[in-house]
Order: sequence, then C-alpha cells, then structure tokens
Amino acid sequence: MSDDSEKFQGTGRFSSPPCLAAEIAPDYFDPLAVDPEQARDVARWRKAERVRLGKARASMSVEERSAATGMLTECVRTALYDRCCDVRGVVLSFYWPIRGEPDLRPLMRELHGAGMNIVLPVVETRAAPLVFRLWTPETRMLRDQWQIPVPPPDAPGLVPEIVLAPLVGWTDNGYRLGNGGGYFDRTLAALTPRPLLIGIGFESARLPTIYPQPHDIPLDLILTEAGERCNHTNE
Ligand SMILES: Nc1nc2c(c(=O)[nH]1)N(C=O)[C@@H](CNc1ccc(C(=O)N[C@@H](CCC(=O)O)C(=O)O)cc1)CN2
Ligand SMILES: Nc1ncnc2c1ncn2[C@@H]1O[C@H](COP(=O)(O)OP(=O)(O)OP(=O)(O)O)[C@@H](O)[C@H]1O
Repeated sequence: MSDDSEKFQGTGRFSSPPCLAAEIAPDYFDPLAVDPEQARDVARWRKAERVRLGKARASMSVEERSAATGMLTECVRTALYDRCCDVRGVVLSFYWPIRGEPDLRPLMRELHGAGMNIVLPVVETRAAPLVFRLWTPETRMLRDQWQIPVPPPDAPGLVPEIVLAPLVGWTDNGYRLGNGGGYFDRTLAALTPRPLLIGIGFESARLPTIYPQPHDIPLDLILTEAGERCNHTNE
C-alpha cells in the first residue's frame, strides 16, 4: 500500500477510497469473476478436445505431415521477415516440439544463423508465468517434468519480442487451445510490453469455439499450412 493512502485513511477528505487498481499484480486473475460451474464444464470439454485433437494429429500420415510442415515453415519464415526490417538481435521464442506439434526446428536453426536470439519457454514454477532461456545449437538440453527438452538453468534468460505458441486447437477469431497448463496466458498477462504472439498449428486443429474464458488472451496471428488464418496485427 502506498504512503499516501495510509496518510489519508479516515481523514474524511475523500468521498470514496483511493483507487488501488495500479497495485494489483499485472498477472492477477480473479477466480471469483468466473462462474465455477461453467468454468468446470469448459475445463472438462477442453480436456476431452485435447485428447481428440491429439489423436487426430498423431494419426497424420508421414507424407501429410511432411507436406504441411514444409508449407508452415515457409509461412512462418515469410511472416517473420515481413514483420522485422532486420531480424538480427530480435528475441524470438520458439518451441521444442512434443506430441506431434509441427516440427520447425530446421527453421529455428536457420533463424539462429541469421542472427536472431532464439529462446525456449521453460516452466520453472508451476502455475506461474513461463521464463525464456537462450538456445543455441551448442546448448545441452535437459528434460523438464513433462520430458520437454529445455535449456539448462545457467542459460541466459531473455524476454521475447515475438512468441511462437504451438496450438492444440485454434479458432478463426484467434483463440488458442494449448496443453492445459494456462502457461502462455499467464505469461502474456505478465509481460510488458506484450510480445507479438503467433500461434502455430495444423489446419486440422481448427475449432468452432474454445468457449473463451476471462483468462484466454487472443493470438495476434495464426499460421497453419494454409497460410495466415487469423490476423489481428493490422487492427
Ligand atoms: N513444445 C511445447 N513446449 C512447451 C509448451 C507447449 O505447449 N509445447 N508449453 C505451453 O504451455 C509449456 C509447457 N506446458 C505444458 C502444460 C501442460 C502439460 C500437460 O501435460 N498437461 C496435462 C493436461 C492438462 C489438462 O488437460 O487439463 C497432461 O497432458 O496430462 C504439458 C506442458 C512450455 N513448453
Ligand atoms: N492469467 C492467469 N492467471 C491464473 N490462472 C490462469 C491464467 N491463465 C490461465 N489460468 C488457468 O490455467 C488453467 C488452464 O488454462 P487453459 O485451458 O487456457 O490452458 P491452455 O492455454 O490450453 O494451456 P497452455 O498455455 O499451457 O498450453 C485454467 O484453470 C486457468 O484458470
């Protein structure tokens, strides 16, 4: 609490108490703002959708996956170069693919070679924002609690300007279904300035809705093998 509010408490000088909204942590999310029964239903539906979409992704044929990954790679490269006059020094958060996520690691290496600072997301603390550790081709990766390869704790931490977020599901209006930890939403709520958030997924993961909740932050751009599927960057 600020000194002023303590000084003026109970003096009767103000008709209403001083506004303390600025003292709320930027990543604070009020669970009381949500109807618990509705939130439970949505969580249950999302869990089932993650399983369904995960199976669909796992059943893509080798040819289908390879063709889609090639087109996605091209699309991500173009989107990044279109948005950065000079990619050198730009801090870009990539992801190390798990569970059949699009594997864009050749592009990650290429962009590192072009001078971008590549970072990878790490869950250091459960139910907290992600941290981002620098990756280079020489980095000796460790595995986290989900067996996701991550750079070691002594890798430098950097704040990304652009974040590539893998999609389990996505909607035309830019909402993302992820792996269910709420990590990207928590991270975006905490980062200022907010990075450009680009969702990366396959066309087959398109959903009519994810039943958006107050914590869900829409993506700026969604890229699939079919190209730009949702673009809020010119609004
Ligand atoms: N490649 C990759 N790296 C990433 C992410 C990601 O989605 N993909 N993350 C993005 O956040 C973070 C890891 N987040 C994760 C969150 C939850 C689960 C998970 O296993 N969840 C439960 C399901 C929870 C539910 O459905 O309610 C599980 O599958 O058992 C895994 C990773 C950081 N790194
Ligand atoms: N800013 C936030 N503060 C607190 N809790 C949050 C926040 N964002 C999300 N959560 C919680 O995280 C849980 C999972 O959220 P959600 O279903 O949106 O995950 P997700 O986006 O699929 O996961 P991920 O980003 O890890 O891939 C929910 O219970 C939600 O309330």
